[in-house]
Amino acid sequence: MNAPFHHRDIRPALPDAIEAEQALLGALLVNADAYWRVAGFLKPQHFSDKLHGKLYETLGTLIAEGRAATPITVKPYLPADQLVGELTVFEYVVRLASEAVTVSGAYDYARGIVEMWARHQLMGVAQDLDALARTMPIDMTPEKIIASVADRLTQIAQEGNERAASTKYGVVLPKAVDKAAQDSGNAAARLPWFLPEIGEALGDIRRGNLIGLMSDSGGGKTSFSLQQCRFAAGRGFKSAFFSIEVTDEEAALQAAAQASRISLGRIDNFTLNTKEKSELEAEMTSSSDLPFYIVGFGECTLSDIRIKAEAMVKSHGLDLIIIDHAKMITLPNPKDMFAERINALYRGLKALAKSLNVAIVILIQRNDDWKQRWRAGSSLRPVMGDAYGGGAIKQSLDVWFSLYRPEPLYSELIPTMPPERAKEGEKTRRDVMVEKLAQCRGRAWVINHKRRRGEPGRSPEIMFDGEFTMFKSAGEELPPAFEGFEGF
Ligand SMILES: Nc1ncnc2c1ncn2[C@@H]1O[C@H](COP(=O)(O)OP(=O)(O)OP(=O)(O)O)[C@@H](O)[C@H]1O
Repeated sequence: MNAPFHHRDIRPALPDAIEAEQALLGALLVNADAYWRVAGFLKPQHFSDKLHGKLYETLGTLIAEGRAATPITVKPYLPADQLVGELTVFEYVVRLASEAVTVSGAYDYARGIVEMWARHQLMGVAQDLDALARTMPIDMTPEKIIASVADRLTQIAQEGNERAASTKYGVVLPKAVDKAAQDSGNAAARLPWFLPEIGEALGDIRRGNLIGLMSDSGGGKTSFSLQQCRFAAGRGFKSAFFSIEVTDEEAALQAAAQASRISLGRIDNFTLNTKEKSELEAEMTSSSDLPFYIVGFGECTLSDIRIKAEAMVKSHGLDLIIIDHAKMITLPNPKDMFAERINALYRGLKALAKSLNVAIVILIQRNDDWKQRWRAGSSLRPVMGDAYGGGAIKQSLDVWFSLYRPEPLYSELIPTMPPERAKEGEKTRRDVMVEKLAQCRGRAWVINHKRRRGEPGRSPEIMFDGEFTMFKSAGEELPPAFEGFEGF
């Protein structure tokens, strides 16, 4: 006689991608660059093993901060009392690193992990669908079940899909329209620039964006940034100026000079008349509750910046951070080539802006290559290759513009020009330069190198007032001999 039939769960064990997870983590521990191949689509929740997901998240944070990601650096963040088989978690991580076979397979391992995650999700949907179809609740209809399952299937298909173009247009469009409508009605979604000309050329400042602002040394980056922070804070946006170059007190005095239109030189020497003193006092009163923070750093790393920014976001929230300036940040990964270290810095800043949902403006010093170009007959105008770190930084920047003030450049060049005898009826090169210097006094241009949305190439003119070290809209104060931007 046959044995009585027992109802048993005869389903095979679920497939998993544990080996791919181990191999990927090993690859990241050996070569941090592998992270950037996968970070765009692989998320910690895709790992079937929770510990693996946590390890991936921790390694990702270290790498995004430009720190080394090795078993030693990751150890302080591992659970000390957990075991994996007979190994401590630390011993397990050491083994993952030592058994890493190849780093070139990181992308394929990551795709395998996401695929396995998607299969598990599909099984979950299938079970739910089966249950719903069998015992359909009274408020459900088959159409409603189909619609809800279709939504979940679309989500699974989109998750982990790194190519935006493969999201179905018809699916993404309603969401995009909704979001745009919400954002347009929500004044808090975007931050304005302090001058309308800048907004027209660059668009508003968006959270999660990394914006590069380049100028020559002394070109006005610090002045511009303080004005922007003070302006945004005045409209309720929480703004922070991370100053690595000037002290917090110097920055505060400069911002006060701009806001109350008092000569910065007179504030510095404290030779203020009664009216100026009372204006300064008024600024002290009106600024006491402004959400404008000045953070003075000594030499610092990307990691210092991340820690400070995260703490500020947690304690009172932040909308805008301006960092003065890129060259002052110690580059990550000392063993790598300069170009890679620069890339790691800008990528880390971009990751920080995105993860904190804060707009970050990084100030970038322009190198002196323009001098050679000028000797060869070119204009003094900045180009992307003049950036500290070169034009390749463009990849990590959402918006990139230069503040171009030719005045100090002409002032620097004129005394270096060799004497020349003018031909009959012609001006010497020096005479031409002196004329141009006179014409560009107090003038500045915002040169748009990159704008993710919109046309690059617009270069509105603004003014720089050296007395208060502040920028303002170009009004009627143009000199009569104005010849247009191309002349400079
Ligand atoms: N305390 C000050 N007193 C007088 N003028 C100042 C003061 N600080 C800055 N300036 C002037 O304002 C102009 C713009 O300086 P700012 O510091 O904003 O430029 P920057 O681009 O940040 O320069 P750097 O890259 O060297 O820091 C310069 O001509 C500078 O000489």
